[in-house]
Amino acid sequence: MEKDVKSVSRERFCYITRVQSFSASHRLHSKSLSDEENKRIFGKCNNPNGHGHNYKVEVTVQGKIDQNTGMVMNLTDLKQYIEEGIMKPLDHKNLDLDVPYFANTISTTENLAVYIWDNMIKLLPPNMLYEIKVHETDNNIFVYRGE
Ligand SMILES: Nc1nc2c(c(=O)[nH]1)N=C([C@H](O)[C@H](O)COP(=O)(O)OP(=O)(O)OP(=O)(O)O)CN2
Ligand SMILES: [Zn+2]
Repeated sequence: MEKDVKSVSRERFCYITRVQSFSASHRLHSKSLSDEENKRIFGKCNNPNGHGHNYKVEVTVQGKIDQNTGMVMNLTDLKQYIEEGIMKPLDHKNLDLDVPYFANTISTTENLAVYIWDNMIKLLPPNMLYEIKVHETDNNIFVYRGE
């Protein structure tokens, strides 16, 4: 008798994404460059008083769908990880003055995506973090996958 395909269920691999917005200010400035070089390279973003963004972060995790829960990960848990790894350290902060990581790292969105990845990888179960995507503006989107 032919095997009932339905009864032989294989484990499915799935990607789930949680989106979280936060507001922060920053200034693009390198301590290893002169004021003139900073102004030339970063333009208006080098304004000494800084500027703000309403960042939007997409955290994507990966994994097999658990046969008992039907979930890759409970989004309630992912929400808590995001609260700990993103909202607490970054929301309503000045990245350069309030976040030690950016004391000597230029607060570009590339570096922000790396910072968020490094925070989330410590909180999530092993091998589940797939991608961090950061929207700095409607037009500027940055993706980091741990490379
Ligand atoms: N490679 C990068 N370039 C720039 C970054 C960055 O993080 N990585 N960041 C900035 C500034 O932070 C700036 O605030 C954003 O630049 P810009 O595109 O000029 O933003 P606007 O305010 O003009 O808004 P748009 O919607 O993008 O026009 C600059 N470069
Ligand atoms: Zn900016």
